[in-house]
Amino acid sequence: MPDEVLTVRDLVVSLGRGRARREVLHGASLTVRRGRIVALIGETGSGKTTLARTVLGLVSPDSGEIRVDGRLVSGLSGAELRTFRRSGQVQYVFQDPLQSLDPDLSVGDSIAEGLLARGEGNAAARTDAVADALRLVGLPVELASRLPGEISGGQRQRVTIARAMVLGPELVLLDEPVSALDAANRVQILDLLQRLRAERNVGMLFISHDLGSVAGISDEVAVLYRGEIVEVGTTRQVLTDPQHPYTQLLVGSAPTLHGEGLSRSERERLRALLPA
Ligand SMILES: Nc1ncnc2c1ncn2[C@@H]1O[C@H](COP(=O)(O)OP(=O)(O)OP(=O)(O)O)[C@@H](O)[C@H]1O
Repeated sequence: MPDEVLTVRDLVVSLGRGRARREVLHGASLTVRRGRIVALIGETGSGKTTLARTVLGLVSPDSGEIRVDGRLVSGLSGAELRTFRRSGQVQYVFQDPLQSLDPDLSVGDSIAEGLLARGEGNAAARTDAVADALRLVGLPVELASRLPGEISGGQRQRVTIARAMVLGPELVLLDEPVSALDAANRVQILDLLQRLRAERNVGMLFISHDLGSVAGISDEVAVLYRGEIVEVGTTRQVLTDPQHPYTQLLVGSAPTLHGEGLSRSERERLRALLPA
């Protein structure tokens, strides 16, 4: 088993049609190792979600390579792509659980959906797997019969994590998973993710705007700026000694991490170093 569960190399992706089509990722590269959490940070529109969607095979890259567990997946299409997606090797957790949970499907059925699609086990085995998944994320098994609208926002996010984990993924892509939660739930979900990666040896790509969450959970940080990864390092390195002017601006503007944050003149100096 390779140590690298996700390798993205020189990824170029364009979105839109006709004259509106434009390049969003200009050669992005990053690596997630087994059992490690890599935070992907960057301003709005920098291409974070596009990178995650391309890893899932929802978007075809113009060029570059994506490998999951050493296997080249960026060229897959048709039946091969469907088999890869159904395998559950890579899972996606959204910011808003209501986006990904069918409001008319019970929590238990939502969690079992992927198992059913994979043709796994009989009904009793799936019920057991659902109960295990609920326990894994710290929810009572009785919640299986409820609808998503009948549980709290924090519980719903746990359900989407249970739904991802039940398939035994090697890589989980988390797109702003705690941004919609209050502070107490945010801390609990971050703790849960930490525990899962340790217990299950899952690699995670944690997309976030919030440097507080990033500091609390990730081992490494990759900084995406206008479609390019401009800095990669351990979380400590990137947050305490950022090298790229954009990262310096981002970290310096977070007062909780750096006392009062950057002065206005320092911010202007860094902005002037960034490409127009
Ligand atoms: N279907 C599309 N067609 C054309 N352009 C698109 C499409 N989807 C996204 N884009 C553009 O691609 C760029 C990257 O978008 P993306 O959603 O990946 O950014 P992001 O870093 O995830 O942003 P946010 O933090 O706001 O979620 C943005 O400029 C966006 O407007």
